[in-house]
Amino acid sequence: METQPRALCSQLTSQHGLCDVTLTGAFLSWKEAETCRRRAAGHAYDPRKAAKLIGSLSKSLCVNNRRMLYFSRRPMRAPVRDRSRPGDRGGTTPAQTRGNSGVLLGAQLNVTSMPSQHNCITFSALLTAVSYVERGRKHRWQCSEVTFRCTESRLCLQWLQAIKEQLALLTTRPKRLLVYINPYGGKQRGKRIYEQKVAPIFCRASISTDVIVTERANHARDHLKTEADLQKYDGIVCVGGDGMFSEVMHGLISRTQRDTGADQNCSGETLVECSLRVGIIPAGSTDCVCYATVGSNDPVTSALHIVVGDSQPMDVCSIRADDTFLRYSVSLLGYGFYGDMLTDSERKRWMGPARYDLSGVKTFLSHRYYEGTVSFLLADSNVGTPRDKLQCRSGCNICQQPSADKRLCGKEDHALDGEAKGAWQVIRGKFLAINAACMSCACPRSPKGLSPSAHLANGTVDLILVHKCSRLDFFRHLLRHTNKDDQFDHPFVEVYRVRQFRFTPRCQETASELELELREGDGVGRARFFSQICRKHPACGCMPTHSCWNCDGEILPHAGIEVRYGAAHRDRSRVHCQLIKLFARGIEEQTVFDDPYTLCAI
Ligand SMILES: Nc1ncnc2c1ncn2[C@@H]1O[C@H](COP(=O)(O)OP(=O)(O)OP(=O)(O)O)[C@@H](O)[C@H]1O
Repeated sequence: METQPRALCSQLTSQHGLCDVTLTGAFLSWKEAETCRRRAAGHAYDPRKAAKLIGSLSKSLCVNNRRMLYFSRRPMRAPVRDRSRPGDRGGTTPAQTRGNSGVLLGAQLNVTSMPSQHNCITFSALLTAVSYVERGRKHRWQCSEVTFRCTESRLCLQWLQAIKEQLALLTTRPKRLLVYINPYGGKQRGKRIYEQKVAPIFCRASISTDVIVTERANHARDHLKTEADLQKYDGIVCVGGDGMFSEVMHGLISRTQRDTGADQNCSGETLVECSLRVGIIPAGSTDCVCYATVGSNDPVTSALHIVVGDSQPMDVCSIRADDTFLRYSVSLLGYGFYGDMLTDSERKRWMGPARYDLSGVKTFLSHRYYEGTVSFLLADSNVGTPRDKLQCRSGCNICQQPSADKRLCGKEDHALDGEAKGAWQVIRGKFLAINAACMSCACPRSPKGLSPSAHLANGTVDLILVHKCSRLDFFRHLLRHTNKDDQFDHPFVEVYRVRQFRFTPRCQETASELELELREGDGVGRARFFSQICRKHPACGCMPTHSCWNCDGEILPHAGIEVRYGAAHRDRSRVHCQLIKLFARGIEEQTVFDDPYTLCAI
């Protein structure tokens, strides 16, 4: 890392005494002043002096002093990477090697006063309150404050000015945000969460906001698509769950395409990357996108990731049916189990997040399976496999490969060639669930997610096929999402990392496909053909012929779909891998949190 020059360095008094305080970019570090430390160390290291001073009590004092020395020498906070700027992967400065440090949010001047003898007010001290970001446990961040006292007004103002100037230089930090709040998401606490936990942080960081509380479903999407003056903002924030994020994402992508003259409905169109980043303040029922990109569903943590200007690119896939554009997806596409569960849970929205438990049990007991054909195009081996132990973490090498776009372009050619040569793999069968995870889909209920090794931004999706099996086996599979066992390690589960896939439910297979199956097969094929006719007959009352798709928590009432990830557009130059960016940095490695000395600073 390029070492930044110190912007300001001086001695100030904190509640712990005199400190050497250094400002380097947006990084403030402070430690006990050298003179104080030497004095403390001198006492501790010279027992004879101590003995002289307190005579017969010297022995016990030495013990105490040694303890004092230990505390005074111990680094209170860690040398950690300053990652306040995306792309700058951090480093340490000598000033940070002992003492406290933190990425700044802002500073303000307070003046304390006390009445003099003549009953008039005199200034006793000038206080600079500095807000900074600290790491907490379990990927949480928190906002802390330290106050420095200074009786010299000139020095105090110098500090304030320097902090202001350094923060102004950070171009990646947002200054103006457009905020959408869904007051009905999750436990209907969106508005309160924003006002009590998020707005004060934005205020401390001098971020101005325009807030819109949505009045109906799709309000945010429509406003973004048509009315919002996006030039005014450095980012969009949505307060709500995955459904709310999906609304904002659709609005933003559609608007970006419209403004740049691209037609998202045309299958051969180049999609233009969105320039504005999106921040998610979790206030929904599952908050999977937030959890899988930040590592927690804590509103304060998300707000701080927005303030420090983090940036995490994300792939977006487009879903089409009969060559008509339907929706975008960034997290889960689930047919069968997850589709049925969502359909049922939507009828119980009044129950709040508990609806997922009830619908989950009901759907599990119904044990429905669906017949159809899945065809897919496998991804290159250099983007890993769904069974890798390596997980997508902050600064992930696979997502960051500089040639990713080129590789995807090349892959696209390959995909088209593959299509021409019939290199698609085809699996016909009866499925309890077909899940496509564009990211891990981790959430508090399933901390490792549907596909623990899925990547956020490498242009691929993990396709998980759960074939028909007994209820007990399916239960075992579901249970493994909540513990450390491998959920893919069952004979009835297949998993592939793919670039594109299609699903055709049995009832939509063309006459020629069914005929082919009849000709290929024997008695079994014949039986399937007749059972198909039987299922189409409404009076029969058998199991339904098709489910629907759960697309990022929204119902997609289509069964047969084609899903294209990243580079999968027909025009060979059209790659829309990493189409949107979030105010996030991916989940940070656990080691950062395990080290007690790196625990506190960002
Ligand atoms: N004012 C509103 N009134 C009714 N519905 C709204 C309003 N604003 C947004 N919505 C819709 O509410 C739906 C659900 O919202 P949201 O995703 O925030 O909560 P959730 O469904 O409880 O959480 P999750 O999606 O994480 O499970 C979204 O599809 C969104 O379109």
